[in-house]
Amino acid sequence: MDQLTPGEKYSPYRIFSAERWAEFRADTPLTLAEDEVRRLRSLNDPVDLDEIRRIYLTLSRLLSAHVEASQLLFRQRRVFFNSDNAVKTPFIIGIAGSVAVGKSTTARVLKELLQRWPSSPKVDLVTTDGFLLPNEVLRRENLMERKGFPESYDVGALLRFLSAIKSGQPDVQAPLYSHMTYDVLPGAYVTIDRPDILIFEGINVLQTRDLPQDGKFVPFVSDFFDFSIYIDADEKLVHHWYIDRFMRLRETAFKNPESFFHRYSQLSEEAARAIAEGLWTNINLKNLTENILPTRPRADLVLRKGANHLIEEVALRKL
Ligand SMILES: Nc1ncnc2c1ncn2[C@@H]1O[C@H](COP(=O)(O)OP(=O)(O)O)[C@@H](O)[C@H]1O
Ligand SMILES: CC(C)(COP(=O)(O)O)[C@@H](O)C(=O)NCCC(=O)O
Repeated sequence: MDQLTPGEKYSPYRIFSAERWAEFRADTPLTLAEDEVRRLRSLNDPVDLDEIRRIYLTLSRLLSAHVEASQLLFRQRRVFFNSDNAVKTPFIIGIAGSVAVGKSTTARVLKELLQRWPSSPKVDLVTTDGFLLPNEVLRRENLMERKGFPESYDVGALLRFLSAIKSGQPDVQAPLYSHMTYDVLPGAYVTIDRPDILIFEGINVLQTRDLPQDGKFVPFVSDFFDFSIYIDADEKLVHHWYIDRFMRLRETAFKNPESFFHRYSQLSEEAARAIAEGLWTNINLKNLTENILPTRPRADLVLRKGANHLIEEVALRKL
């Protein structure tokens, strides 16, 4: 039995060092088969395989235990209520955290790992940027400098989407965003058809809003989650990752004349860096401090990253 520190005893979280977390290998196949390694590599994500073995396999095992428990509960309720035609609904995992902390990368890796479990062969992934208001609306409302802030999303559409998924509806559409045009794609959707797991990823997924004055019930996005993860890192590290990604995109995606940020690929490195610093400080850091970090205590699990995106600590909410 581990000793709990006095602070931890009454905290809602159990805290694990990465080393301790990695030890939870038990009897399940916590190894990667060759074709899985190939699939993970084909994602072209920079997460190294040792880190996947060390942290993400244990996490996928824990999540799969939650999925199996919820499926068992569903079956027992069906027997209890004698309702053969009850529909199974997807298990929804929310992933929150700052811009550039690594949400999309983690979501893609988890999708690959989770779909190998027999209880969840079908895992889908949706990002909340598709629910941003179109640039045309953001410009009209003077919100272009507030992209990613709570008021820049169509929260109604977001809640309708999750509500449809959680009620077991087939073929639910989610709108898509393009980082190339820096705008939502008009008329473009991804169709989500009753997956076993839906991973729903975005900076705003653990946010709450004041309830409207008229007393009508309005759910929070996280009311639809079965499990939520917050990816955390020191602000200085995330700043570095944001600038790094921007400068890399300048050498690649921004070179495309169709790219919204094409003009930045034409600037000197110094001038482009200054633009990135401005976007970080005036938009993303502000949003992190005011709207994202305050949602961290609502997560079921916090992954705390250090340099090079390596997970240093895992905090798991006590049941
Ligand atoms: N585990 C990781 N190891 C190494 N680099 C990573 C890892 N996760 C993310 N990155 C890099 O950090 C940057 C931000 O990651 P991304 O997943 O795009 O963040 P977000 O979706 O939170 O904006 C990208 O350049 C990405 O390649
Ligand atoms: C699109 C984003 C708001 C992230 O959205 P998310 O998928 O987390 O809902 C963000 O990547 C972004 O573009 N922020 C605006 C400032 C900037 O260009 O970095």
